[in-house]
Parts: sequence; structure tokens; C-alpha cells
Amino acid sequence: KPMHPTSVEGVDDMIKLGDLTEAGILRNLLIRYKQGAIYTYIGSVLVAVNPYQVLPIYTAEQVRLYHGRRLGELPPHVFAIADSCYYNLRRNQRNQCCVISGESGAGKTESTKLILQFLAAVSGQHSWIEQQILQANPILEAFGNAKTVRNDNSSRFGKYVEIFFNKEGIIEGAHMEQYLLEKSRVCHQAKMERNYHIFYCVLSGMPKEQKSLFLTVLFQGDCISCEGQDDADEFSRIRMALKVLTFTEKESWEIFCLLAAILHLGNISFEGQRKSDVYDSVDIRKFVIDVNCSSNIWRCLVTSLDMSLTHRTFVANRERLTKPLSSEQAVDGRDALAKAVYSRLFMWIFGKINSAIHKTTTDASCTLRTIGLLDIFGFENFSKNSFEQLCINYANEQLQQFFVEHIFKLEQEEYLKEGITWKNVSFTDNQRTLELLARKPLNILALIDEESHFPKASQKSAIELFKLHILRISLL
Ligand SMILES: Nc1ncnc2c1ncn2[C@@H]1O[C@H](COP(=O)(O)OP(=O)(O)OP(=O)(O)O)[C@@H](O)[C@H]1O
Repeated sequence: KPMHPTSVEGVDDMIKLGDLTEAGILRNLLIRYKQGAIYTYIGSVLVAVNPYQVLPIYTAEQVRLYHGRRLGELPPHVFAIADSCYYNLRRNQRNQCCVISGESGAGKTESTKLILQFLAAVSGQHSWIEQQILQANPILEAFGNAKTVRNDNSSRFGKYVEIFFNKEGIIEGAHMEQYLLEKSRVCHQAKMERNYHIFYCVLSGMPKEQKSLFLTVLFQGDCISCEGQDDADEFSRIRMALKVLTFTEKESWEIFCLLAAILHLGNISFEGQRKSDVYDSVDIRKFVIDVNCSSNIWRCLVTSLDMSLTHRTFVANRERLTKPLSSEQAVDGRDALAKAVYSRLFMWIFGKINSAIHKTTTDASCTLRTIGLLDIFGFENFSKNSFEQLCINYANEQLQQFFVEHIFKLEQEEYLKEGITWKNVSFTDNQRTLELLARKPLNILALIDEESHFPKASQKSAIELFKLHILRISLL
């Protein structure tokens, strides 16, 4: 069968494609990519192919070129999408939202930053607030991004940024929401992966005399450096950004101290002494210095930290009882403490950034309109996938469902209502999978939650529970 002429040359809007199959779409993207065109439209949706190189297409000249032009007037570009949001916001006085989706490493975070850069350039007056909004990124990436085998700068949390504009279309402030930080990374990393960037930046960039607080416990993934990233350089950028976002010297120092305490915690190991079936005691055997350092930073007594890491306290018959933990339990407790401290620190940093960039207007007549940008961690499929991948991929499937609902379901319902004749478009609907995973009350995530409350729960017992309930869930 001869190839459709549109598939030979390639088209900039795939709605014009004669061969609308997966192969046809991929071929079109490939032809354009080889011509140096990384962006392609499908109507008002923009498809971006990651170029993995810096292209000269994001200059101030390009911003000027795309500003005030209709979508489709110029070659496809992320700036055209940003401008279309800005135009619709001002013309219709309605809030806008850009949903950016794609697998891990596809370029979502870079696209979000480019949209922000464009909006700041066209709408702002080069004010302090825009500077602050842009400077929030290096801080959030330092604390919430890490090297994975898929992406050297992978977001390990979801982010929704809302930028507030006044009636004149000038940026007045912003608000950021964060979702589901991957806490386990603080304690465990897979091979060739790193912990959060900030740990390496602090260790590389901090002056020697201040570094005495820290020890390197970031070797798990056998990967300390990250190609193309100068951690020491990055550290000065982070310090600068913290200043711009009104973190005081004392606050920044306390953040670094908390990071140091987490690193020291990671160094502590335990040794249990078993008497018959019961643990008689568990000691902190090695790295006493780390216990001292952590307790010092947290300003608690060494004995209190020692006791709380090696024992558990519970109430029975109205009496408080204390029992030694097994060494495995003590390791779990130590890791839980590190994860909890890091995630609270992350949330506190978010709150602090929001208080700097979120200005509430006192003038009731002045309603601010927003452009929202959703940038979540992308779909992942590793050789070994764990609970984190389940959560990340669930969030991505949910986003895909939103897309499917808007592009196919609602559109086709509209055609039906208006009596328009059209050829039904078949699509893969993942609703049943999403319901199986999370529809209340009974679902896989709820079962995992329930099972994890039992002290003897294991992967095997969780699977037994799924088997028991799976039929019931699928009949709901
Ligand atoms: N438009 C672009 N121009 C040049 N390089 C890019 C572009 N988009 C992405 N990249 C490169 O690809 C890398 C990965 O992109 P990015 O971090 O945006 O992916 P992501 O989709 O947000 O991934 P994750 O879901 O893992 O967070 C970037 O660090 C950058 O090197």
C-alpha cells in the first residue's frame, strides 16, 4: 500500500495526517525530529520530543515572536501554548490550566520551566516577585529531584503551580502545591541512582570548616556524581535562591543541620542480642559518634535518642511498658524517623516559599485570575518496581483518564447531543484499572493499607489478601 503523502513529508499538526495510526504518528514525529523540529501539534495539544541538547529556540527573540500570535500561525512551540493560555486568560477572564504528561525523562519539568519563563517575560515587569517565582525551582529541584536510571534530574514529587495575574495581566504572585514525595529515597536508592540532589550539593559545596557536621552515607547506589551536574556550583545557586525566597541565614543553616542529622542517622547500625525467642536488648554498636551528632543537632539527650531508637513503649493494663526492639525493627524505626524528618522539612520549605510568593490581595474588587501548571513525576517501569512506582504510575494513569475523558468521552457525548454524525473513535479506557486500584471503599491500595497495620504482614500475606478480595472488588 503506498504511503499517504502526509506521511512522506511530515505535518506540523497531526490532525492533518492521512495515516492516523500509531505507526503513522511515530513516523511523523521521527521525520520532524530529524528536521530539528521537536514540537508538533494535535489540534490544541502539543507533543514535545526531548532533544537532549540545548536548542537555540528559547531566546528572548523567540518569546517576542510567539507573543500575541494565534495558535498555529507559527511552527509548533511550547511558547505558543503558554501564549495561548495567557491570551485566553486575559480575553475571557477565565482561569487556565496546562496539564503536562509523559513518562519519566520526557521533558515535563523542562517544559514547565519554559512556560514559566515565557509567562514571566510577557506578563511581568521584571519585578521581584517574578524573580522569586523563578528562583523557587532550583530549591524545589534540589530537595525533590534525584538521579534515577531514567533521568538525571527526575522529579520525585508532584507539583501544581498556580500563577496569579491581575486584570492588566501582570503577575501578582503564585502558589505551589506538592504531592507524594518519594520518601523511601532518603534511606534507600537503587543501583546507579542517587539520593536527593541537596545532600550531594551540601557535601560538595559547603566550606570545609562547616562540613565537619556531615558524613558521607550516600553510597548505596554506587553513584555519587551525576554527569553534567556540578554539585558545588549548584549549591551556590541554591543558597542564592534561598536568599531570594527570604530564608534567613539561620533558617538555611538549620536546614543544612537537619540534612546532616539525617545523614548521621543513616550511619547508625544496631546489634540485637537474642535470648530464646525474645529480644533481650538491642545496642547501638557502631558509629556512636553519629548518635552524638544527631542528638546534638536535634538538641535532645543522647540517652533519649538512643532509647527511642532501640526500644518501643506501649501501654498495657494502664501501665507504660518498654521493650527492646529487634535490630531489624530498630533499622525500620531509624529509617522512618529519617523519612519523616525529610518529608516535613520538604513541606516546611514549600510553605516558606509559598509565604514569600503568595500575596493575597486586600482589594475585593480586584479578582486575580490564574494559570495552573501541573507537573508530576512521570510513568516509570524499572526492572524491579516497588510501591513508589505503583503510586507514581497510578497518578499518571489518573491523569491519562482525565485526558481521555476530555478528549474522547466528553467530545463524543457532545457530538451525540448535537446530532452530529461522526465515526466512533475507539480508545483504551483505563477506568476499570483505576477503580480496582483506588475506588472506595474496597480497593488494592486500601488492602495494602489494611495489611500493613499487622506486625507480621509480608508481601505473601498481602497477595493472599488480594486473592481473597479481588473478585469482590471487580464485581463492585
Ligand atoms: N526542551 C528541552 N531542551 C533541552 N533539553 C531538554 C528539554 N526537555 C528535556 N530536556 C533534557 O531532558 C532531561 C529530562 O527532562 P525532565 O526532567 O524535564 O523530564 P521529566 O519528564 O520531568 O521527568 P520526570 O518525570 O522523571 O521528572 C532534562 O534534564 C534535560 O536535560
